[in-house]
Amino acid sequence: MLDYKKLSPTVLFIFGGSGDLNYRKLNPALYNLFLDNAMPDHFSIVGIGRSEFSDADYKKKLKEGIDQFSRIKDSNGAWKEFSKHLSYLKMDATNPEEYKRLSKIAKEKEDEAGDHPNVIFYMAVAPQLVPAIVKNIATMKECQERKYTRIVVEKPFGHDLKSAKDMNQMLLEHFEEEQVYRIDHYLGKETVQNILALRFANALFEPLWNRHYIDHVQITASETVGVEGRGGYYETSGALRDMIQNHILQLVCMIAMEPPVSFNANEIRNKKVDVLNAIRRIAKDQVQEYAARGQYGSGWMQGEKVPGYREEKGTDPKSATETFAAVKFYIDNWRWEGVPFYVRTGKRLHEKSTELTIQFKPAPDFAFPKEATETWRPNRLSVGISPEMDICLSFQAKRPGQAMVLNPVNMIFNYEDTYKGEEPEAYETLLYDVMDGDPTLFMRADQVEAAWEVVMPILEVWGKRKPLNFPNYSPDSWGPEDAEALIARDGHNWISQPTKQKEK
Ligand SMILES: NC(=O)C1=CN([C@@H]2O[C@H](COP(=O)(O)OP(=O)(O)OC[C@H]3O[C@@H](n4cnc5c(N)ncnc54)[C@H](OP(=O)(O)O)[C@@H]3O)[C@@H](O)[C@H]2O)C=CC1
Ligand SMILES: O=C1O[C@H](COP(=O)(O)O)[C@@H](O)[C@H](O)[C@H]1O
Repeated sequence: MLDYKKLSPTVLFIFGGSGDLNYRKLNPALYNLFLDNAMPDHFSIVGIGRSEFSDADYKKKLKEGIDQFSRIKDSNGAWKEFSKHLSYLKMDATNPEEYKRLSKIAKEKEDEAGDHPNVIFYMAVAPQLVPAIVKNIATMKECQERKYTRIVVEKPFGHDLKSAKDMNQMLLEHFEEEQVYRIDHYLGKETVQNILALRFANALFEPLWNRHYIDHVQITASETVGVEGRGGYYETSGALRDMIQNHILQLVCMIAMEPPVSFNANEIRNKKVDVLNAIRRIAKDQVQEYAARGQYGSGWMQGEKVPGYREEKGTDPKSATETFAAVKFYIDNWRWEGVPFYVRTGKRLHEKSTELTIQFKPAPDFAFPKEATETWRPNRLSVGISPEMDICLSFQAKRPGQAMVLNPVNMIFNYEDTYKGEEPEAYETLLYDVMDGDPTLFMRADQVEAAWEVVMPILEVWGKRKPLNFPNYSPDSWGPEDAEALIARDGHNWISQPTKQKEK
């Protein structure tokens, strides 16, 4: 059982209650919180959508989602208890008239929940609907009078810097920044939060955590899946917007930020914004050198024939959308000057793995005979974010025997062995934090905008210069040649799980 404190009564409205995100992630997360005794004593969850559902049918549908996607399956009839708190409201969220009804329901639910319940509106809908919903919610009397109202906004948070600014302005016209929770689900992952503990709860790493000892940093977020029926969304996005602008830049912040003076939400977010502001803006004529893009063609994925991106449902047969992106970033501050951060992400790659690696500078050779050091020299710290959840320190050791022969070995901390698989899913952590009113793991307006500023030059150049060589990588590969060239030019290569295994 995880150690949660008791929360205040809560009424949660999920716009998009009939959608995929609620089915696969939100409802299972809330259910798991319930099983872990972390939900408030009094709570109501109202799913909203245009589809027709009776409450009973809605619960039946969500139960199927639990059976498929929940971390913990139904135990001792807990679903029956949990589902007493669920209901469904059919409404067109773009129609202002409907909000009178919503307001009435909100009032009833609040009265049922008791004194000062938190009232949370979760936007699990397409981003174009968010402004209309937020404006309408803001007209509801309950929201105007109460400081306990919170708005949760899903990604994508804007399409570019301008639209993100517009979205922030719109939200902040109606609500205070403290009431807005912008989700980046990577920040809810245990392994991501643990980067702060690794760096700042141990004195061991800090003296080495800088340009004097670190050669470079790598982040890989590779996926084996294609766009999985999300072609319509993905055509407006691409790998840079979908993964690098948000999740991967947040990982860069976690690795690169200065020690916070406290774990206050704004202090941590300030330190992260400092990193984003210090990332060197890539000049437009250098984009070719600093960034590589790719798109998967058709081919074979672990023995199965798979379509190319341009043949996926909802995509353009001549699409220029990248399904792979790699970028080299520099952070121009005292700690990181001259240390490249290589990041890459893509779909239909050889392996599902999100991992980051701190590659330390090599030790001088002179202490050992030449033949002893001719093996691969790891000298690195890797953090497995998912699905491998581990921290691995790879270093040289002496192979037993008469001769001084060195070989690489690993020291591994593995979550499964240590915590026996108890870790909450990212959405459990994030939903709990929204109910608790803790914004630490959420994106502040300026964070989102600073991250857009970092990627804008690449987006602008890629938007103008259409790639002539797409599709340019096969399924089950590690992406396009250009990505290999990007890192090889600096004398390095990408570190991936298979490379690690070979090196063992
Ligand atoms: N699915 C996922 O894994 C992830 C999704 N997201 C984000 O979450 C959001 C939702 O995604 P997802 O659940 O996949 O999308 P879906 O298309 O599955 O769901 C959209 C939801 O919006 C509702 N909706 C649409 N128009 C209206 C309207 N006018 N009034 C009321 N409800 C409406 C739909 O209801 P109905 O069909 O009943 O009309 C449905 O419940 C998106 O922003 C997406 O980018 C983010 C990360 C992961
Ligand atoms: O936000 C997104 O993330 C997923 C990958 O998340 P992970 O937790 O499985 O690493 C990605 O598939 C999706 O395209 C993107 O929108």
